[in-house]
Amino acid sequence: MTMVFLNKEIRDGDNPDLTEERKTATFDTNKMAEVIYGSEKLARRRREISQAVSLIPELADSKPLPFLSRNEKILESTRKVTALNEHLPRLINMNDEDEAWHIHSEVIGFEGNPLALHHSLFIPPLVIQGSDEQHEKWLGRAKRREIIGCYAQTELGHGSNIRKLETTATYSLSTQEFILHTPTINALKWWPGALGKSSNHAVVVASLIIKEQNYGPHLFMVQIRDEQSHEPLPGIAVGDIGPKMAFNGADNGFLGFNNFRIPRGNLLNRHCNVEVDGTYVRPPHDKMNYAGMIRVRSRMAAEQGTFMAQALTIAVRYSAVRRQGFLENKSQEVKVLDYQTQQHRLFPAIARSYAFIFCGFETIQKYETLQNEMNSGNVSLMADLHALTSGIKSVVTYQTGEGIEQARMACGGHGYSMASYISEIYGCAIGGCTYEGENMVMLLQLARYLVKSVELAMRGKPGDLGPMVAYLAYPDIKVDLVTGPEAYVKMFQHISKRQSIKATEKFHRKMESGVSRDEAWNQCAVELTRASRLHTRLYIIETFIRRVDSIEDLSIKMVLTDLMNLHLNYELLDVASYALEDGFMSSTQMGFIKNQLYSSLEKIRPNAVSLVDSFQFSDLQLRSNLLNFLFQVLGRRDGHVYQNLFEWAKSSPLNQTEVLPSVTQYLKPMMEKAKL
Ligand SMILES: CCCCCCCC/C=C\CCCCCC(=O)SCCNC(=O)CCNC(=O)[C@H](O)C(C)(C)COP(=O)(O)OP(=O)(O)OC[C@H]1O[C@@H](n2cnc3c(N)ncnc32)[C@H](O)[C@@H]1OP(=O)(O)O
Ligand SMILES: Cc1cc2nc3c(=O)[nH]c(=O)nc-3n(C[C@H](O)[C@H](O)[C@H](O)COP(=O)(O)OP(=O)(O)OC[C@H]3O[C@@H](n4cnc5c(N)ncnc54)[C@H](O)[C@@H]3O)c2cc1C
Repeated sequence: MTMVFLNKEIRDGDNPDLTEERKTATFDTNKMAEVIYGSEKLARRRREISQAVSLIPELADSKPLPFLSRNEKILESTRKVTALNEHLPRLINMNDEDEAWHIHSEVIGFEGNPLALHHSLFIPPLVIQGSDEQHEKWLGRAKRREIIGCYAQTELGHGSNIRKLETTATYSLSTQEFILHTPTINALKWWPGALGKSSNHAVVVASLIIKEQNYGPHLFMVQIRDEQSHEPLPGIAVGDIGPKMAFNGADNGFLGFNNFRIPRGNLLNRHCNVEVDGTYVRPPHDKMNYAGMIRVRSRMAAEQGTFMAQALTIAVRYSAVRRQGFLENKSQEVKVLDYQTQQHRLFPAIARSYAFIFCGFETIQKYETLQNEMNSGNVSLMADLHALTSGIKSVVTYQTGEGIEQARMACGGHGYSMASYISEIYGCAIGGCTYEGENMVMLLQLARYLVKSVELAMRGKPGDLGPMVAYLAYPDIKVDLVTGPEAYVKMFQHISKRQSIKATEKFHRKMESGVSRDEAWNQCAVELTRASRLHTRLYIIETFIRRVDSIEDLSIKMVLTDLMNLHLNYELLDVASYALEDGFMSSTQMGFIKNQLYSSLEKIRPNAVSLVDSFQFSDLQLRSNLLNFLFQVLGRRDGHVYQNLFEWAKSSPLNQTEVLPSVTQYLKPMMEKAKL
């Protein structure tokens, strides 16, 4: 029987320790899900989709994924994604990217699949950079999945420095074609997801050469495999790059061209063009060809927030059923969730998950505004959003990695088992520190923007600063943290401003001492990245406060205020040394922050399980229980961890036979030999 109590679904037969947690929570998890996902409709749609998926047996994993070989993983992920595509039009709104993302994460999990990049990295650049005529030619085919594509930019020798990509696309005046060529091994495309074995088309980024002049990286639509035989076309070398830390259900690949010809019309030319006579038509912004990357980065905060939320759901539920050691009552061991250290490990990460998701919705909206403006020829918002998303991408991926790793350790030994599913989530999430721009490189992009902004403020032109950096010109007025969130923001603004100014001044001093600009930049790079992180963390705090301010439901507002206060104190404590250094923060204030932090942990404790339940991840999504087949088991909603861990171990292929060949072939002879 299921009893609904503030929508917390207390189910008969659930582990009583979890039931107790759900009963003591002070808010309605469905209402919280509405805040997390943006509306009642969006949250409800997620539940409906999860429910519908759970009723379709062919969408379930046919075997436990960690027990599969690489080939089996790719076969399984391809089986599931093609089966899913058959059901999709019935299950989701096909124009809704969030619904598509959600259903893929239910069915595929974190292992990746050969169509993941088709939708997220092949179609979007075609939409953004392709002309109407090019949309006519390829977009329909791509959307109907008549063709499968990927995004091939990174090379063996270059990823971060796009300007130095070596793959060339040389315009031939005589044939009006581009000749794609890979001049060296280093110039092989390397890493693109789904390139290795699955795609038959690729958006290829290559340096455009016209009459021996290099116009920099441009995007080209390239067919790489025959549509019938799926064999590589003549002049193309393509394959898989081998197993990775995660994403092993996907085929990241390499690609080389041997003077491979494509028509002039294959340069994606919505914003730039090469005329028949070789005349180059410039785009409205120098970095227009990078616009697709801003799009992907703008989605990463929400994405990474949900990755961390999944690991935390597993760890918090497990911590509520795991009993070990004693506190006051010596007759019963305590839930490990009652230890302050466990709370300190997990609760600030829950707060960051919420913060990243809220911040993510804002950045996605900002990107949509940019996209609309770009469509009408206005590129003035690009620089701001590039700077913002560069910082956010770097901070959230790093902190998500930290949070997931804490979740793993919080599960003790069982966290280390693949039965927890946390290692798979971790492998996938920390890929984000590297893909879409290596974190340090992207922090330095934001630093360029901050330095310029400080220079404007120094030149007495604070009016020229955009709203995101206006605080760089604010006067320093001491704050009383007791007055609430605004005071925390002001304290953080002071810290961030001071670091940006210090880094800029150091950079200027280096140049004044005769060091070249690039060398001076490098000598200040650590300080510059610190400024970027502080600026970004400030921005995330502000979005959290904005979101909580906008909530009307009192019970939700109260618990989110607790979570926000935890976030404010945790973040400020982490960077307090910057404010102690110049006396802006006193040691009394430091003590206040710590006490507030500990009291926030206590306030959140009764709501911890419901705060993670509110993400409403299904057991399928957490790979915690699939139909009648038992897979990863630690985050199960019903909390029955131990018997399922035992089932999991029994299903290990190693246990399908009592005596393994490793014993008969090697250990037995060794032991026999030792007896002689
Ligand atoms: C639950 C479900 C489970 C499934 C989970 C699946 C999750 C997803 C999985 C996998 C997805 C993986 C996708 C990965 C895809 C990729 O990685 S594609 C490759 C991405 N590559 C990069 O990001 C490369 C990074 N490098 C760059 O972007 C550029 O090289 C650079 C920006 C670092 C430098 O470019 P450069 O041309 O050299 O410019 P600079 O000289 O440094 O700067 C000049 C000015 O240009 C401005 N600028 C740079 N970029 C932009 C831009 N995008 N927009 C606007 N402006 C830009 C820069 O600010 C400078 O301005 P100022 O001169 O005014 O300072
Ligand atoms: C899971 C995954 C999926 C991917 N998918 C795709 C895809 O679909 N398509 C695609 O084209 N690519 C893809 N990539 C490639 C990815 O975009 C690149 O690996 C990434 O941009 C980093 O570039 P790099 O490998 O050249 O790193 P490098 O730049 O070689 O980084 C190595 C080190 O050098 C440092 N460094 C480099 N330049 C600077 C600098 N200017 N200042 C300071 N430090 C610097 C970095 O901080 C880092 O510590 C994927 C990568 C991964 C891991």
